Amino acid sequence: MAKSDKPALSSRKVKGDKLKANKKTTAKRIASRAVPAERGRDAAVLDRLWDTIESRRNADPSASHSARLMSRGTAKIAQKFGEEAVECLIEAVRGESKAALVAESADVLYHLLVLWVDADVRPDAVWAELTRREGVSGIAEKASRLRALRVSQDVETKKIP
Ligand SMILES: N=c1c2ncn([C@@H]3O[C@H](COP(=O)(O)OP(=O)(O)OP(=O)(O)O)[C@@H](O)[C@H]3O)c2ncn1[C@@H]1O[C@H](COP(=O)(O)O)[C@@H](O)[C@H]1O
Repeated sequence: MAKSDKPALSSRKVKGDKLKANKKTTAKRIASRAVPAERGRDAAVLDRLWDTIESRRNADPSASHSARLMSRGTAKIAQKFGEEAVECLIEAVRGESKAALVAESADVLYHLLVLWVDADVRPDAVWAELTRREGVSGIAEKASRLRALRVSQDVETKKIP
């Protein structure tokens, strides 16, 4: 850079200060988005539970409930998940006991994880999908799907002779 092209010292200092300020703001933004330690621990329970269930794939069905479920096949696993989901929704509609709803919710999650292990779905894939959806309103997402459907139907209509 020719001497004359160099920004004046004061201008470079301002730019440097701005950069520092931006870095600070970015760091603050990232820190504010970071998962609090408490929440991180709770979410990690699901990762650990998936690993445990996965480790039971070929275990003795008389010693492991997960092994027993998986030995009975995908249809049975799906059926158990459905039953637990219904029990959970019954507790929610009844609305009498938060503790009962919490217990039923844990049953649903356990059975959902058995279903994932059986289907070779890793929790990371689901977490990534949830992360991808973060900040996208369900209303806006549905509206964009409907718009896309209408466009594709128009295209098909034009193709009809
Ligand atoms: N979170 C759970 C969990 N939640 C529910 N359950 C079991 O799920 C079963 C549901 O009972 P049901 O009578 O509805 O089902 P069922 O016995 O299959 O009855 P049928 O429909 O076959 O007649 C109970 O036996 C519960 O104990 C669980 N079993 C295991 N886990 C976790 O999985 C880990 C591994 O468990 P094992 O695979 O048993 O070693 C454990 O350390 C836990 O962390």
